[in-house]
Amino acid sequence: MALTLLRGMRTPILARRNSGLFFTTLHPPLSRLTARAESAQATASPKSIQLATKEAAEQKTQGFEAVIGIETHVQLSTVTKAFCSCPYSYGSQPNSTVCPTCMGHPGTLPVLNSKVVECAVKLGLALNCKIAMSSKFDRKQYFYPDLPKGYQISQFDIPIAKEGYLDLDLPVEFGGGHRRFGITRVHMEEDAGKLLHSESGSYSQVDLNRAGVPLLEIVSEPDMRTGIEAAEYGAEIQRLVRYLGVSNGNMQEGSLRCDVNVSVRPIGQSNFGTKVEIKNMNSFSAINRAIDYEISRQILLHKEGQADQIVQETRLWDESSQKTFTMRKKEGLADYRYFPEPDLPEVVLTSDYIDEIHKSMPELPEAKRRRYENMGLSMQDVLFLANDDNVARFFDSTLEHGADAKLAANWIMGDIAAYLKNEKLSIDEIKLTPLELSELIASIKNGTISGKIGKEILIELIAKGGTVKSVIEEKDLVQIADPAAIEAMVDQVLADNPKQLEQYRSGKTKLQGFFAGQVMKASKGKANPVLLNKILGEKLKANS
Ligand SMILES: Nc1ncnc2c1ncn2[C@@H]1O[C@H](COP(=O)(O)OP(=O)(O)OP(=O)(O)O)[C@@H](O)[C@H]1O
Ligand SMILES: [Mg+2]
Ligand SMILES: [Mg+2]
Repeated sequence: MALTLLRGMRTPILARRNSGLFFTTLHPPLSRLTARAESAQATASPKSIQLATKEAAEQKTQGFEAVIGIETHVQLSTVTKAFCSCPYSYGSQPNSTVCPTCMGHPGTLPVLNSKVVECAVKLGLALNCKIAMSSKFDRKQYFYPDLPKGYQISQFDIPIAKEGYLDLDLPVEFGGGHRRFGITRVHMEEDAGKLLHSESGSYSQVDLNRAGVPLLEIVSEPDMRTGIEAAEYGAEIQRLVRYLGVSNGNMQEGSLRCDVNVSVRPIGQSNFGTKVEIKNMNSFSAINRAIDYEISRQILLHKEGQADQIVQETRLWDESSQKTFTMRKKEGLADYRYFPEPDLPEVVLTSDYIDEIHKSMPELPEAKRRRYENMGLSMQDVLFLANDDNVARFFDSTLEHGADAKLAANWIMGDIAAYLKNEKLSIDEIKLTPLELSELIASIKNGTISGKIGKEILIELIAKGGTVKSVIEEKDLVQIADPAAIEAMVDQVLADNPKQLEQYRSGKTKLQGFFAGQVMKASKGKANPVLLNKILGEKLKANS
């Protein structure tokens, strides 16, 4: 079920329709706003905009510097909503998980879900913030059909966490390096519903399932200077919420939404320029591209003497045109008319409560990266392994079973990662266990099997499970390390290939590789390669 608001009607219909969607007329659909903005832009300065896209990279360095701050909304994966007992799951039938409280009916009262506080404290601690022993909720007023109460319950002047920082390592391909970005605050709030706009633009529909779903908003300091830094900041927040288990961090489903604020200033100027807020990016790469576009758009306006056209506004990123467009002028603080939420008491915490949460937290990405780095792994390996907590757990567990760190990393990043990518699986969905990976590594190291056979066994274990030992026995894969057996095979191959032997004798010594290959083939890949090459070398010498 979802609400539908019909175009031309003065007030929204409050009754539910069969479709479940409520109808709205209050605002033109965003798609039409975008279209309108697009045509305005097009007539304003078409050449400039085109130029901005093409020359984004060059423009960036021409005497200007970008300043970027990010507001990240993290949708919490609690069982019930923030202030009522409705469940929420992405993709449910419209308006099927709603109640009078989250639909904002008069006379209903919110009751705070304690899990939301727990998640907020977890994330606040993970972001190195000061946790407020006492914080409160406020009402943030604005009128939009997806906000049934006409205000959002949020936190204004006393957020649950503030003054933290986030550490990350930039990927090697982007120049590498460690970065620390300031975190201004983390506060609790509720999500709004969703508007679905008709193709024709004549009506919009409202789905209130998402209304009242708990969010944490993380506000960063304006510490980033490039699109890459901003995208990596977003990726690190995603990693954190997944490690902590507070959210699935899925950007496509909107569980993680980054609004980026961008301004530019001439290098050397200490004051910030006017910021523009950009929304609607559903991947980290889109964040990077949207910022690059916006930086070049703003620099171009500066260069054309039109800096006054950069106004505090919200712009939407449009993936198809790879541009940003005006969505609305930004509300100022006064427009929100914040005031304390009278229906919710203060959130008062004890230090025991905070300590308990602290103790329950897993090792976080930054600590993991430093630990892996200290094992002597390259930054590329470190970033790969710590990127996904399931992968990191698998790696750690393999090491606990005695495997060498570099060898385990190579297997996980090489053959295992390739298999996962191919089959679109995650590491916790395969049958291979960390114990068996460590056994496999040990079996290669002690010469029971060759590396080549190891790869075959690995695939078998990933797909079907079982143990290294059982696969070796079942398929008779034990490496042939008996010199007499290898010698016999070498003799046979030399006898079977008289022409090549003749060529070898007359100087084509590269043919040693050919003979080695033939022996390996005859042994079904089981001959110990070191021994094989040694014996073959000796035989060839004796034969020439
Ligand atoms: N001049 C600037 N250039 C770029 N970023 C800025 C600038 N000034 C502030 N910022 C960043 O903009 C963001 C502002 O977020 P904040 O939530 O405080 O306000 P808002 O966007 O006005 O509010 P709302 O939550 O209603 O969107 C912060 O991340 C901050 O670091
Ligand atoms: Mg904002
Ligand atoms: Mg904000």
